[in-house]
Amino acid sequence: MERTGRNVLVTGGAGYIGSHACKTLAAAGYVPVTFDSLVTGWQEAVRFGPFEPGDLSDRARLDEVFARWQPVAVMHFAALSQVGESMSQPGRYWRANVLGTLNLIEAAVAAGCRDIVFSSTCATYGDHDGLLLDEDTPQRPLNAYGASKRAIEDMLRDFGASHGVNAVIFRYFNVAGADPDGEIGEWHRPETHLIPIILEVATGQRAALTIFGEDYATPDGTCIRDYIHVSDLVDAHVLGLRWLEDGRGSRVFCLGSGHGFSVREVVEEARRVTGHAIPVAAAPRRAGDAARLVCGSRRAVEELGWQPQRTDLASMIADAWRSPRGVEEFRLRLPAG
Ligand SMILES: NC(=O)c1ccc[n+]([C@@H]2O[C@H](COP(=O)([O-])OP(=O)(O)OC[C@H]3O[C@@H](n4cnc5c(N)ncnc54)[C@H](O)[C@@H]3O)[C@@H](O)[C@H]2O)c1
Ligand SMILES: O=c1ccn([C@@H]2O[C@H](COP(=O)(O)OP(=O)(O)O[C@H]3O[C@H](CO)[C@H](O)[C@H](O)[C@H]3O)[C@@H](O)[C@H]2O)c(=O)[nH]1
Repeated sequence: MERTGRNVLVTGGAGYIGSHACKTLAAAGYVPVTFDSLVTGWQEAVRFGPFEPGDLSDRARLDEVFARWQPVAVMHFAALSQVGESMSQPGRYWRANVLGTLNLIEAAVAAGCRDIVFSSTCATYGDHDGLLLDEDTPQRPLNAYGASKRAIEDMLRDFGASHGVNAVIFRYFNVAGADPDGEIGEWHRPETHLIPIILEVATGQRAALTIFGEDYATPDGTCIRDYIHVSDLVDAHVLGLRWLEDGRGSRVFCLGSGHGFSVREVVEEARRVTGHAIPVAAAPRRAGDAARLVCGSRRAVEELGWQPQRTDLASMIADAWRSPRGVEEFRLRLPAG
């Protein structure tokens, strides 16, 4: 058993949000133990605590890691999370996300670890005719990714009733930006997320941003999303962890800024922040996209005491612009040795 007491098992700690969470957890006095298969993450991003390579499909490996670190809680970020891909490969999403999480929950319960903070998503909602979304909005996902996350929420509730699992379920809106210190950032290969792609266009790595659909029922015809800074998001996770440590039980919280921006508005803001032209090209809708996803909840502010600091889109884009925007750049910025 190693460094017990405040160990937190962070699945997906080598990914974009998970690596930011590890940095914040370490600063808050926890030992973040990353469990990650590196399917979309990067070992270089595991800098704030130990790394345990492994896949959620491997129950024996999970048991080993729980026995070794005896975590007080799990922060569960590991998942496949691309909306478009989930429509063409639904089996991968159900297997990796739902079966993987079932293994994780059963391993946690067997090890006596019952507190779980879970990354859910506003992609569980689907379209609601422009209404703001909150924790009570019916979940009618339009894509296999959102459906897999909704199923996991149900699974957590069932294990709550049967085995005393306590879950703080965070439904994130669109996570953006990067560590304001510039230590870590967001990079995927291939990249599919809007803001990193726009920044690749700004630096000339891509010729143009392809806009997926300009015929939605929104003011400029492009999809509207609510962007939340990754640093604010991970701050809420530490509050969620403390909520569980205080024995306050299972609860769902939406995490968003309450402001919606269309794809075209994000491009405009990125032009201002970067000073680059950012050409765009029109393309048909991407399967599985909702027209508008905007948060209307203040529950995290009122109940967790969450105080988001970096709520304007410009600072999210600026932080992403300053951060290492690829693993090669990140490697160059690592301290020697
Ligand atoms: N980025 C967003 O805007 C957003 C919005 C809502 C919810 N989320 C959720 O937040 C979480 C983190 O997202 P992200 O953007 O950091 O993604 P990411 O792809 O950067 O990180 C996911 C990490 O999980 C690991 N992983 C995936 N499947 C695994 C498995 N079976 N076993 C072990 N490790 C595995 C990957 O290697 C990667 O390091 C996901 O659960 C995602 O669904 C993200
Ligand atoms: O090249 C691109 C990429 C994206 N978009 C559009 O930009 C918007 C945002 O797309 P992202 O792929 O950046 O984000 P998603 O909204 O599809 O999904 C993200 O946020 C969700 C919550 O809304 C999820 O949970 C998911 O994990 C996370 O990737 C969408 O309308 C999308 O169609 C484009 O027009 N062109």
